[in-house]
Amino acid sequence: MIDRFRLYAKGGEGGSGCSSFRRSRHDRHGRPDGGDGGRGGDVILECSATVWDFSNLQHHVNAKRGGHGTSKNKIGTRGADKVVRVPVGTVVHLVEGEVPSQVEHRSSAALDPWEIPGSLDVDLSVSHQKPASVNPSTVEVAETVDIIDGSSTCIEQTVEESVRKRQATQVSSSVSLPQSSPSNNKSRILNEDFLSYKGEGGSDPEIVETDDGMSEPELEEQREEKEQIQYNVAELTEEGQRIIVAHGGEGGVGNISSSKNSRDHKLTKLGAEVSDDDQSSLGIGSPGSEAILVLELKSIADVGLVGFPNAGKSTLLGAMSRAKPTVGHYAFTTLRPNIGNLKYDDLSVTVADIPGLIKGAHENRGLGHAFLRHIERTKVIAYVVDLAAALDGRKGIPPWEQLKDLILELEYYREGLSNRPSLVVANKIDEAGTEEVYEELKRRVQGVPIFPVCAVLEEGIPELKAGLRMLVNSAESYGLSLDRISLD
Ligand SMILES: Nc1nc2c(ncn2[C@@H]2O[C@H](COP(=O)(O)OP(=O)(O)OP(=O)(O)O)[C@@H](O)[C@H]2O)c(=O)[nH]1
Repeated sequence: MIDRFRLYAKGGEGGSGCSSFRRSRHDRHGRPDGGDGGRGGDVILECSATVWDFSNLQHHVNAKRGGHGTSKNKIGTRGADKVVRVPVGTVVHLVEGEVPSQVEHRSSAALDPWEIPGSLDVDLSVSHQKPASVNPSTVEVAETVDIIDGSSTCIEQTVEESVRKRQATQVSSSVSLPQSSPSNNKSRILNEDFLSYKGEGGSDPEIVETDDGMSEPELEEQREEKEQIQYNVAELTEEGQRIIVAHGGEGGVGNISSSKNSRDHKLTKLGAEVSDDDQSSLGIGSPGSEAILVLELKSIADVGLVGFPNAGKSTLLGAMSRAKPTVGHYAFTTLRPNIGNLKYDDLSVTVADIPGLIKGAHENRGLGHAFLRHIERTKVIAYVVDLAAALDGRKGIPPWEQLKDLILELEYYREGLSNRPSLVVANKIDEAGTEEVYEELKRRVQGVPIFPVCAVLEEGIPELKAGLRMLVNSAESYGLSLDRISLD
């Protein structure tokens, strides 16, 4: 599971404007008829419930450049947007570039063709309308789409026709399939020099193997410590939500538009050539914006089930909700968080069963940080302990020590992480000898409610659900702290 990802995004360059003259028998000098270049595509992040993590993303994403303007007043096509689908709960941190902006959702009926980027109004200072949503059923993990509100659009129309008729634009579809990135588990770093990558048409840059034995996530973290990152600039929490992370450049101005300027108009009317300088400044499309982002995935759940592997968290989630998580008698059966819904008469509470924590997780052991990040976004912590872990010569540790270690891991990772409403679930009460362990647990751990349950037989579940509801509603607040746990 990849839950942290570095993304380099580059908007498409604007197409060049055209310089051309239409001559006739009656007009030897000719009239300017070169169309404007099309606007470059945007790089868009789209929130999708069908995407689980960042493993299908490419590190470098380029939107397409706009088409060049041509003679007979034809405007260049708008560059295709690059839509990158990310999971629900993606948080965006900005390393370099502009803060992302929201894509406006508008129906095609409400869309005025005159507002289409790169169309007739060549006022470059005006910010153009953003495209609305694509039909999600037609796209995969990443795609290129020419979009105008749900359909793909290439606009190629003559200026004069448009002025006369003001009719709908000619639309043509082009949705291309995603390119999945190859997975590479080797220790490696991606070439940091984004500049050297510019203009290489979206192919991944040179991959440099490291010989210092560090894993890629470790290198990422080390690099991020040196950078000045703007944290949490955007959050994608709802299916279909879209943000633009890199904007396409504006198309260059063709000489039909530039001739509207009185100075140029006079010059062109007289048949004089526009100077080379003017031509280049008017004709060339502007480059798209660039951004370097760190995407981070955090679960969004009311309650997080926190416990060592095999404590019975997945079984418990299945007993409380309709979720069907994988259950196994070996550690790390759960490799990604399962989310379950607890239904009450007037309320619904989401519960995340988060991959098993082990000692040393704060140093990234086991599932380490991947696990700890998910905890950050839960309101309530339910510590799940195995009452039978140390019984009958088993190698586990007693539940009060499990609790101490769990709190320490959370606190080592981020101070204050365990400071939130909590309760303890004492699981496996059905096993012989656990009654005594439960009594001792109550004696040793103070200040939090403890619920004895048997997850496999679904015993004690209604009481636990009532307890969770109380905490989520903030009617009562209990917290588990080290000083309330008595150890030998
Ligand atoms: N006797 C008994 N066994 C249980 C109970 N709850 C779970 N188990 C067993 O404990 C083992 C681990 O259960 P899981 O639900 O996969 O544990 P987990 O905490 O989700 O484990 P990870 O996925 O590794 O984090 C399985 O063999 C379950 O059948 C219980 O109430 N009583």
